[in-house]
Amino acid sequence: MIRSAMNVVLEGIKTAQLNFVVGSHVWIEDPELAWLDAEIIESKNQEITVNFESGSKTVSKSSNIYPKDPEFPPNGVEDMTRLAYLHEPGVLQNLHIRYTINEIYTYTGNILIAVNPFQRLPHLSATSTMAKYKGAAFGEQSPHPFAIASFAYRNMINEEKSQSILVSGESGAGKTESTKMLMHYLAYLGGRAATEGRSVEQQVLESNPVLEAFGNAKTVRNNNSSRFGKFVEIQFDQKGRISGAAIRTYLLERSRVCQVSDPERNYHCFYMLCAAPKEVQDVDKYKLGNPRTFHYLNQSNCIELDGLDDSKEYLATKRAMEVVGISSDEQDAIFRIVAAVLHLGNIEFVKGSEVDSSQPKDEKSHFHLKTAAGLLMCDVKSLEDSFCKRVMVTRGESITKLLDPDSATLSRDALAKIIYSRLFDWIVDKINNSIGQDANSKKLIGVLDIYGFESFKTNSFEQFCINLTNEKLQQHFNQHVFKMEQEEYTREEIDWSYIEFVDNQDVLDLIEKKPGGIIALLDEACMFPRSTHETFAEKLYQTFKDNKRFSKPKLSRTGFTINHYAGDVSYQTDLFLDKNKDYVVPEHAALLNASKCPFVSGLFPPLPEETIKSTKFSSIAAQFKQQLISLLETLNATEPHYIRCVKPNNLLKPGIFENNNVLQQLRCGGVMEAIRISCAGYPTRKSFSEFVQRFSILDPTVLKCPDEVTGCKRLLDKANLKDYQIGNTKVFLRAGQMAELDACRAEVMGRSASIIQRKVCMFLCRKHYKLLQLCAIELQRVARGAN
Ligand SMILES: Nc1ncnc2c1ncn2[C@@H]1O[C@H](COP(=O)(O)OP(=O)(O)OP(=O)(O)O)[C@@H](O)[C@H]1O
Repeated sequence: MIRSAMNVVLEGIKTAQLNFVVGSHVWIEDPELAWLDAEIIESKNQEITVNFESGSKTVSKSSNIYPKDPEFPPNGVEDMTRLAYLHEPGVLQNLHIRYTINEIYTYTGNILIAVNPFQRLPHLSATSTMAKYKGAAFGEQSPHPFAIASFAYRNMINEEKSQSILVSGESGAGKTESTKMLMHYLAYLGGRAATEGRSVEQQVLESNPVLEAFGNAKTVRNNNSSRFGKFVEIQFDQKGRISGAAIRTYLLERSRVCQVSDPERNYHCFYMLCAAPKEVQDVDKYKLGNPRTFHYLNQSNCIELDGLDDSKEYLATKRAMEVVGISSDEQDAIFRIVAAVLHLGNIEFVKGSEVDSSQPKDEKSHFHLKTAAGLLMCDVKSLEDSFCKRVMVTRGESITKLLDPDSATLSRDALAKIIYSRLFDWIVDKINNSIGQDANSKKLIGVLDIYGFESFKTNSFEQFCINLTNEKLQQHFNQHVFKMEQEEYTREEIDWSYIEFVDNQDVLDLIEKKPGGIIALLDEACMFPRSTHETFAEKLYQTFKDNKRFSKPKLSRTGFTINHYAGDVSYQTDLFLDKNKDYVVPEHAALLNASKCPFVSGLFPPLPEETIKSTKFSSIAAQFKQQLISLLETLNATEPHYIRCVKPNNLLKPGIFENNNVLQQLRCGGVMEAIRISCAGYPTRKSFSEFVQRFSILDPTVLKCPDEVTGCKRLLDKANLKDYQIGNTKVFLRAGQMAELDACRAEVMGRSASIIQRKVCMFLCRKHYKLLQLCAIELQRVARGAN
């Protein structure tokens, strides 16, 4: 377990606040429950004797004890920066208490912490709840993802700057659910009245079920786990209406298509299709049936999911596909390919008549081979050959090599995986094309829902890439919350006591430095035909023997451990080289390119001549690194907002809050450090000129001040504010002070508005009166018979 730098920081707070009086309550560290409440019964020379509720006693050093707030509000506080005693046990107690009363959202400054309720709480997503947050200032309503979305939307409109909302947390913590809420709310704020059936926002919303059908699966951690990362850019026009959107996806887990371990499932779409209702006749059309008869599904015993009706989901997915612009012909092709993948998985191979050759095992395998070829509309013999033979071109000569049954099976799986991943990419592209981008849009809100940090018993290449993503995002978070704050304070020369934080640049260097980082060494290994995972591991050990973030696990010959920001993770290198090679077997590409189905051949466009000849492989890790660079560039051009999702237990059940588990997630996500900084710092700032411009209404004479600093100070005094800071170019305010100033401004503006109204009213009445008077005089004149 890592101890964050927060603990060092907390020491300061603790000593300042400690008051170990006999009879008072404190928190004592406990290996099982993280922190336990105890009463002090004796305090002598830094040795404190305490009594637990259970009746047992213990003696502890004062440095291991935290004071407990005797006036802790019974329902906790909405913003942790308002905790009287800011320390880990206090934070944990607050989240726990709120969780028990179904208050799952809590702020720490501007960061929203969302604890997964594992049960539907309808009031949290109702339309009436959405209405409450519309136009409400941040902090006015209870913590909620809608408040974050509303804040981001308002910032976008007022500051004319793009925004992003980064949703993070471990698998099953609730990222996708929170993301969906954000998207619903943004559609509510920026949507048009529903006129036609396929508005941009509706398409954006309906893209969720489509992507989930093809990219989500049940895992041990989450029954509906997204096996890809997602960044949704929602574009807005000048009026703040949604005008376009783009979805970027990251690294779909391909291996799941062929390999599922108990009790997980393959991608939802396979089960949905097998359960398609009789009336649509797809099961017969695609020669499907019981999912247990398919190898790609029956490696796990888990076929059905509690509370999920695959048959209904099938129809719902098709409806959503319709909304996002996937035509019924395209839907047919998509499900035909999904069925073909299942049939491919059932082709087994046995030794053929020649040495080291292979052939389909039996009639059943031939049936599946023929069915798969029929569904993919390609030649059945060529399909068989693409599994059992390989054509090698050496020095201009082509030689046909026969493959043994094991290699043929691997080739079959490779085909299934590449077809599926191309299909997924096609779906994402299609959604993007049909929603359409607004080329004129200058403002967007991006929502990032990406896999959280992973550390399993066995970690492979996928975890390596996922954890690289999290290191990158952690650095972004660090930079934003910590570095930028502190750098700005230094630049502005304002009084600020520095806070230590764990900078992870060294981990990023270890992984992605060019040359010499792990990815560079992996790519190098992939380029040498004789490299194996052993030689790759050996190279890593030599290169990084003195690196503090790298070590060789004691019980492994080819593994390596990285000391990530969230803890140590050991990776097995066995499949690193294979998984890093983005290589489509030329026979597979040629076969599918020749398919009579334009949809299938479109997934495999002909490769340019030079690519076929070139032996240079394409590195998945390098591509992924590039995608991350571009993601980070986009994020850096936006104002970020953070939602940290927390999984309260691993049983995926409501009402259970496991202290240690939660604490670990809070530490990993930098939440503790963020609390400290929000509390201690000056989160609101405005340049002198902006400040004067915004608040000169409070005292217009400041516009005549010789310099802006004097003007700012005068305005701050006028509003009776203390404890602000004047930097070199900006005014720095404590949390909440801006709201006070805005309230004064609103009051003055309100008064001014009523004066203007009064004057205008008076002017209009007078005009009316004058007119009446003239008319009356004229009438009198006529009545008197004058000309
Ligand atoms: N706000 C919520 N209300 C009700 N249930 C929720 C909520 N958030 C999460 N859940 C439950 O927790 C499950 C997991 O949530 P979700 O799929 O959003 O996790 P995730 O963080 O996106 O996981 P992964 O990284 O595996 O995709 C959901 O399927 C749902 O059952």
